[in-house]
Amino acid sequence: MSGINQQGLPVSIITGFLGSGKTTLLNQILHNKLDQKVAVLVNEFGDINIDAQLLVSYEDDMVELSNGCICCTINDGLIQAVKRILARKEKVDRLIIETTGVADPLPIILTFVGSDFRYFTRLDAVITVIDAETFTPEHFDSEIAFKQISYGDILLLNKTDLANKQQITALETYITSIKKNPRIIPTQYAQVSLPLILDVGLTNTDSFLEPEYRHNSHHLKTDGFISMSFQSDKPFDVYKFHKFLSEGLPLEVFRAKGIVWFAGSELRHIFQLCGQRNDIKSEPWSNSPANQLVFIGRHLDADKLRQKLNNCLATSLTV
Ligand SMILES: Nc1nc2c(ncn2[C@@H]2O[C@H](COP(=O)(O)OP(=O)(O)OP(=O)(O)O)[C@@H](O)[C@H]2O)c(=O)[nH]1
Repeated sequence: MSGINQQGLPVSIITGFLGSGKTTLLNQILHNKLDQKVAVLVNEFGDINIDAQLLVSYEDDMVELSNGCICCTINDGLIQAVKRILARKEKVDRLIIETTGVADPLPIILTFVGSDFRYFTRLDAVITVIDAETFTPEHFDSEIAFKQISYGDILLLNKTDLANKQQITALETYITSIKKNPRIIPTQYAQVSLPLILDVGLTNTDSFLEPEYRHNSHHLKTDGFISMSFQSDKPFDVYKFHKFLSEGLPLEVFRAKGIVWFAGSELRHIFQLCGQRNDIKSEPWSNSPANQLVFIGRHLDADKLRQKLNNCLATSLTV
């Protein structure tokens, strides 16, 4: 267990609902991490790990977890991954975990404070990212979204560029009504000074040793959200794909993201959809071109969606 300081490896958990800006925050941290060796665990709800491919430093100092939710079905995967990090010969300065958007952070917190990991790690803070434009007191009718705020030591009120002043004030009032003395930081693109969120020692780990938390460690709900993934080694026809988007995706699609290959283009396209907003950015490929997309929502008709995407595939590589 070399490379672990006396107080244990600092661990930060980034949580927050689907599309709120967790990966954006992780990228901000990795960009500004100076000379630190940061181990990262990225967990995704869908079958394909898109987020890990969008991180600024997708290198060997990063461990990736995918497929399912670390707060439940693959918690064993989380334990094994943390053990691997602790056993590394080279120095690791900190561990950052990005949860899926539908993860209850409690079982992940308990993994660190309620097991032998507490002797080797130090849970520093749970950072909750909130989409200031779309979050309402109904919190998407999701108990998980509510819990993410309840357990957050720091609440990043993100996407303030898309929200007006009244929305932001109403959200702050709401958060204050459910949480005592919340530490709220308004952000755009999750830009925050790192000393405000790292090495802050904000998680009251002892409080999680109370018996009331013992029964919560196997969370299996995803509040009705399901995911559908689409992969193809054939490119899309750009016009067909744009038509597919402009005709409107079913309202059931809450979040979509992916790496998209268009026939005739030498660039990879990063597709992001949060609610009614979608965005496509292009950049060079770092691997062989292919389409990889994930759609997340409630009551998704996966077969219909897959059929529509198949219809977008190009019939010739140079269309
Ligand atoms: N306008 C605006 N867009 C933002 C901001 N922060 C993030 N985004 C965009 O929101 C989309 C989702 O951001 P992500 O960081 O992928 O969100 P996430 O929470 O990791 O998403 P999931 O992992 O799917 O839950 C991306 O297109 C981001 O570029 C912001 O402050 N303002």
